[in-house]
Amino acid sequence: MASPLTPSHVVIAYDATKDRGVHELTLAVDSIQKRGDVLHSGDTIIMLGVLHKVVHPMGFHTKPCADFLETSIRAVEEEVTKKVDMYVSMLLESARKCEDQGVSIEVKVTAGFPVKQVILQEIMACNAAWVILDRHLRRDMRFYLKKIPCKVAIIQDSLAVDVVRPHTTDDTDTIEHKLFFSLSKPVPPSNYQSNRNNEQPLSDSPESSDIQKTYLTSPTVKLRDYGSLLNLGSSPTQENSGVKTKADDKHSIVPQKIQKQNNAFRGRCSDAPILCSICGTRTEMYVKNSMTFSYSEIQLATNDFSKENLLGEGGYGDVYKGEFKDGQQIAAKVRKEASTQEFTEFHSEVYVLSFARHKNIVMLLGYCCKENLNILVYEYICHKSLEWHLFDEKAAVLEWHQRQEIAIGTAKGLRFLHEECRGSPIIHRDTRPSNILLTHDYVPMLGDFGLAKWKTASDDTDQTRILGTLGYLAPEYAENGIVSVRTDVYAFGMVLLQLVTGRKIVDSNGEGQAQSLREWAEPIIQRLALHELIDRRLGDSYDTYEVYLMAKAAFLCVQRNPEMRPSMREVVRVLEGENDNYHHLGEHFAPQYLTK
Ligand SMILES: Nc1ncnc2c1ncn2[C@@H]1O[C@H](COP(=O)(O)OP(=O)(O)OP(=O)(O)O)[C@@H](O)[C@H]1O
Repeated sequence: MASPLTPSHVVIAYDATKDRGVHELTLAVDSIQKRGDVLHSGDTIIMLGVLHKVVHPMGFHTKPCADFLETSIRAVEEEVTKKVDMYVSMLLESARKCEDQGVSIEVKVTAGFPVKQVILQEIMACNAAWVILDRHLRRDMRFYLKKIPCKVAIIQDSLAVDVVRPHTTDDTDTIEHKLFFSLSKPVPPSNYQSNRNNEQPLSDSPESSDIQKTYLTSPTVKLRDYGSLLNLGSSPTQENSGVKTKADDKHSIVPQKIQKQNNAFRGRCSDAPILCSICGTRTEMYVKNSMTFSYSEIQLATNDFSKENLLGEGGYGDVYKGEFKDGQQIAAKVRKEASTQEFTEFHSEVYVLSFARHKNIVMLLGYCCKENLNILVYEYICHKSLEWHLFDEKAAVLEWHQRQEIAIGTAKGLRFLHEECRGSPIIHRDTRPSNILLTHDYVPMLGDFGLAKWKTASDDTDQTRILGTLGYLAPEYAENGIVSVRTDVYAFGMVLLQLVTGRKIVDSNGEGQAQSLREWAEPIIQRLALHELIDRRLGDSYDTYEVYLMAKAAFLCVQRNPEMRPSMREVVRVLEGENDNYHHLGEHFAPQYLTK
């Protein structure tokens, strides 16, 4: 391990999947500089971003380790490059300040999973003297302290840097190396001024072409240690010498990996996006010419609608699990006794919905109409509904980061329906936990959108169902039947409240009386008493700032006046902590407003 007085590497490790603001990165560097005990002249800060999810060109999240060699190498490269450039531009000011201290900054983004393994490998690879872990990484602190030999510090929620272990240790385990993809780029300290003075974008300045050249000609793009992955017996020490150019790597490694992967992922063509990395299922990529399925096809897939295949009965009708001959797993929703007029409406509705393809939307694969039957065929989502995960006795407690990802993913699904989809706005009309299905990667998928009106009235007869449904209805909808995208926003706010609190929409208040979640939660949020709000089952395992953001988003969404509710685009930004441009929302959240 390098002595503190010889030039060394100080790694600042981030989860690059989460978006960061400039101030967050620069304040972290400032805090480290101000401490005085971490950085010395000659040191290099490596701003390490770990990308554990990438967005496939089709819009689905994939884990880079599981498939990047086969299907989405371009997606990984693009996203890594984008992140590197983004971090570089965010750190220009910091690099200038650090230059005065003789410290340089390099940005490195590595795509891989699990995050802790990537960080560990990167630290070992550069023989770091320090690792400064971002606050979002603290849940694995025990792992880092056990495995990392260098000094360890953590960035607190306040963005101050606290030292956790001020000394190095030899008492660490050996690690098994994995294959990751990474790209690094130095942050030019002097570019900033000239660029600023010229008021030109970085890419137009002469200095930027140097940076580009460095990136292209130096061995910064690495596919590392692939021997261990492909069982070729390479040792971890080969990592630095095994550097390859981008082009070499693509050509030499991809074919071998493809062979491996094809066995693992069934059913769909090999470049279809992955739906669940644990089940190994893929999703459909294209809207087919024909969306109709024959009755016999569905009959065969569902084992003649057998009891064993029955997933449940919903408002629309019975739902059966099935599998087509090509391996595509489906959920077939069967509606009996539809009228002719309903058939016509049904066709036009299904046509619109068939264009709604997004990673957080359950895909409608097609339909079948036979005599008095309407059957909708959806892709099968493998890991039950959010309702089950929050409230079923057999379900393990959803961790906070899972809840956060579910909230953000669902918000993005709704944003897509409202604003981005062909035929939009599509109003979901029935957003609630039972209509949010999960994969084993905890990717949320909204189902049943636009179809609420197809549900029969008869299923609203039992008490819990009425309460359950009413609990998500915006006042203007329940009272005057006015439906808009803002009624979806209200319902989503209720889902957020449930994610934070783990409570049912109507619960007993302890004195045997029913109490609505909204009535219970609102005054607590007004007092910002987050510890009272949070699901007790989580113990201390949550990020206070993220809970605050989710509570804030929920509070804004469930405003009685629809015009006071944010759009789903704004909700996503609030949840992701990027609401700086939405001061009007921040103002709404001020306690004095809330007590009106
Ligand atoms: N695409 C799907 N993949 C896997 N399971 C599904 C899918 N769609 C529905 N299910 C399951 O089938 C059952 C019935 O679903 P359905 O959506 O019809 O009813 P619900 O959500 O319980 O009520 P409602 O129809 O009123 O929303 C539920 O257990 C649901 O989780």
